[in-house]
Amino acid sequence: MTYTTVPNSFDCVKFSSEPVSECFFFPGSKEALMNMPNYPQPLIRPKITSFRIVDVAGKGKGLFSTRALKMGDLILTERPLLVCARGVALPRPLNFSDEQYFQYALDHLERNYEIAVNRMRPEAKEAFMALANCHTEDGSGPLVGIVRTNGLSLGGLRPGVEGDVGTYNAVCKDISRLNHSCSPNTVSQFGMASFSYSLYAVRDIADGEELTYPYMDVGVSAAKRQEDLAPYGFVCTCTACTDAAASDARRADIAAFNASASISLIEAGIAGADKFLGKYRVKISAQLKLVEQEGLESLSIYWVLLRTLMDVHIWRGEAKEASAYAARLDKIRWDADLAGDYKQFLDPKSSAYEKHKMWRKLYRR
Ligand SMILES: C[S@@+](CC[C@H](N)C(=O)[O-])C[C@H]1O[C@@H](n2cnc3c(N)ncnc32)[C@H](O)[C@@H]1O
Repeated sequence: MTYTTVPNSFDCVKFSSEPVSECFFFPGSKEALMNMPNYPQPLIRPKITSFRIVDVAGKGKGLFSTRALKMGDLILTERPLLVCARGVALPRPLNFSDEQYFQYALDHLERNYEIAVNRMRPEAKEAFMALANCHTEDGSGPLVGIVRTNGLSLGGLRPGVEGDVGTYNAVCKDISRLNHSCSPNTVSQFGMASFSYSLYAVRDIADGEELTYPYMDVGVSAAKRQEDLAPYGFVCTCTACTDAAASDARRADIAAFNASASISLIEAGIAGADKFLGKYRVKISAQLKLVEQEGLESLSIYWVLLRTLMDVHIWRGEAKEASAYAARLDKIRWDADLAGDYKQFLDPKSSAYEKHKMWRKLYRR
């Protein structure tokens, strides 16, 4: 295992005034990072501060917007204070019970985290130690408790290791202050090159509204969500949880449609008939309304529905309607896999429409 600072001292010559992350890495992660294309990049902060941290009744602290935000707005960028291995494989001492072994592993992790935390700059250490800890009664040491309460799952730093989606926990000064909602209005994206998170609004947010974040998959039932939230030591009281029966039915509908609402299905529809597509468009529009009603714009199904609707309108030769969906797709900046070049379709008079291989294709049948 390695302790390292990111960006390292060589990079810091370039970005000397920037915050750094202390890391407790598996072998190979540091090298993987150094070899990433474009690494290192500076941390680019938004020009305007759009949030403040305040006390929230029953939730500890939380983030609130200080101005009206639009879907896709960048709220903040942040390099984590700490990025650390979630767990380390340890040989089990003979005669240790499961409980003893678990405690032994937690203690071992605590000692490793201590080394990483002691490497932090004083202001970073102070911010880290001030974070919430809901693991004070389960054998976790104080640092493990802070990491387990505040860590965002981070993968992609162990090339060749199968299932590397959440090998690391990343603890942030501000993002880790976000409270959970099952209808979150923000999501974050991690950029390896700048080694930082960017937090985006996934829908319009009013001035003074609480900024919320999904701690786990929010597309599932209320019961499953409460189960997944148990380690955080609170019971969620968001609208989707308090009106669980109605919300569960809508989320189940969204999840079921997710499996079939693919662009390839639409393409299959084209071979069928205009009529099929017409009906399908109505169904997709209804699904989009459900997603918005449930506040699930953070899920990739939102993109699928918008993209499908844009395509259907292009295929029908309806540039004005297509451009309205292109404008919304253009704002989905929080998922690098989904972001695309929708700018060319923003103007309904753009020549990109006529150049599109499916433009008015339906009407030529
Ligand atoms: C990552 S921290 C969030 C920031 C935290 N509220 C603070 O004071 O720093 C996670 C902890 O915040 C609290 N929390 C987060 N979301 C909550 C919610 N929706 N309702 C009540 N408490 C919540 C829980 O105590 C949880 O363990």
